[in-house]
Amino acid sequence: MFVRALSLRDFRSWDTFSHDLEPGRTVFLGANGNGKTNLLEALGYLSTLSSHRVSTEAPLLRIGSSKAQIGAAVVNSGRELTVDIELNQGVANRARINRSPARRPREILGILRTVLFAPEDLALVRGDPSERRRFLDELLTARLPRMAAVRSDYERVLRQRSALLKTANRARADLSTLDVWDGHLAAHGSVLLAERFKLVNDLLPHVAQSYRSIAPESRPAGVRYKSSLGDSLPPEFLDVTRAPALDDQEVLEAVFLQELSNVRQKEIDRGVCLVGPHRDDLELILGTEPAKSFASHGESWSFALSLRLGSFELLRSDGTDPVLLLDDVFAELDRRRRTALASVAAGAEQVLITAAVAEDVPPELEARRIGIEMVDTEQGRISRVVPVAQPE
Ligand SMILES: Nc1ncnc2c1ncn2[C@@H]1O[C@H](COP(=O)(O)OP(=O)(O)OP(=O)(O)O)[C@@H](O)[C@H]1O
Repeated sequence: MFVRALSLRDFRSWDTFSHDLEPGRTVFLGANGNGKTNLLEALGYLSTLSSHRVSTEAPLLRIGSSKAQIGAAVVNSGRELTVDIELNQGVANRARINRSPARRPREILGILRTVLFAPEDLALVRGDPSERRRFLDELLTARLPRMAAVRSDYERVLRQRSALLKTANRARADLSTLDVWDGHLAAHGSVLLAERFKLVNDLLPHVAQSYRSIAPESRPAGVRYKSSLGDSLPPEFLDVTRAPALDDQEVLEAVFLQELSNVRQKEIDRGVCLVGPHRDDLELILGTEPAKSFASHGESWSFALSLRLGSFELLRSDGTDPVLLLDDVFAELDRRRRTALASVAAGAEQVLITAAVAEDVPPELEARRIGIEMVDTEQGRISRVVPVAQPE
């Protein structure tokens, strides 16, 4: 797929941006802090409904604005769809597909699929489990947009059940409703769990292969889903090569319910929900050791890159190239990792790259350029497009 046009209004440093884009490679070129990443962040937002840099939406609205707009025309297998979203301060966001209002913003998920490489990716390896859960869930939703509703239902039940647990150890607390919430949590959570197990199973060969090509001298890389259901899980779920079975969700739901009853008193004592997909992790393994504590800086970068390259290959194997967004990554990589990334990027349907100077982009990714600059105006500092020399 590719983005044929992108338009923004009051998004980050852009008061307006409207530009046609083409398949193949495009580089947004401009000095540091001029607004290049903001363009990729806007596309990332359209494809995941979240930002790779901030967890709240307020910073996405241009300073002084009460709403921001992102719109794109996306071409997938010859068919064009327009998608746009309005981010509002204080009121619900609104999305449209082909100019018709969507009932919920999440209905736009899946229309634009992206894989974004950014300097922040090191946190996938070094950061908290929440980084890796987010990675998994975004990839899952790109492949199966209906999972957005499952995630949202699970999070709603989790919030309500957690609120109940916080009051549960008070004298005379009414715990009769806890069983009902356990049922809801296990029902939604087991759907998410079964899909995450399946995703990790599908992703494993792509990550292992990507890591081999980036760091052939290193130990083999693997990924494994680490569930908070722990020892209660049937042993076959610990086998990373096992093909998912049709009744996985039912099995997981039963185990989930059992585990909730096992930890009930602990949960009441601590006032938090101790088991479920919100406590899980994606284990990254190098050789036989966890990458988080054993990988060197270079190996951690290679692993982070392999997770993204593996995601790209997995989405591609589903039938459509996602749009590759490369945010300032080449300066961070050594020659071998640059070459590995460049060779995948060179064959992708559309690659959008940011760079401060053209020399940062490997020659094999020679690309048309869009110049970006920051100017002082009466409305503050804003980004704008400027003419720039094209490669010969
Ligand atoms: N909500 C906002 N309103 C107005 N300006 C903003 C907002 N958020 C960020 N900015 C401005 O956007 C600029 C940063 O943009 P961006 O991160 O896209 O830069 P960049 O060109 O990618 O830089 P680098 O090359 O250093 O990564 C900064 O000047 C910042 O002040």
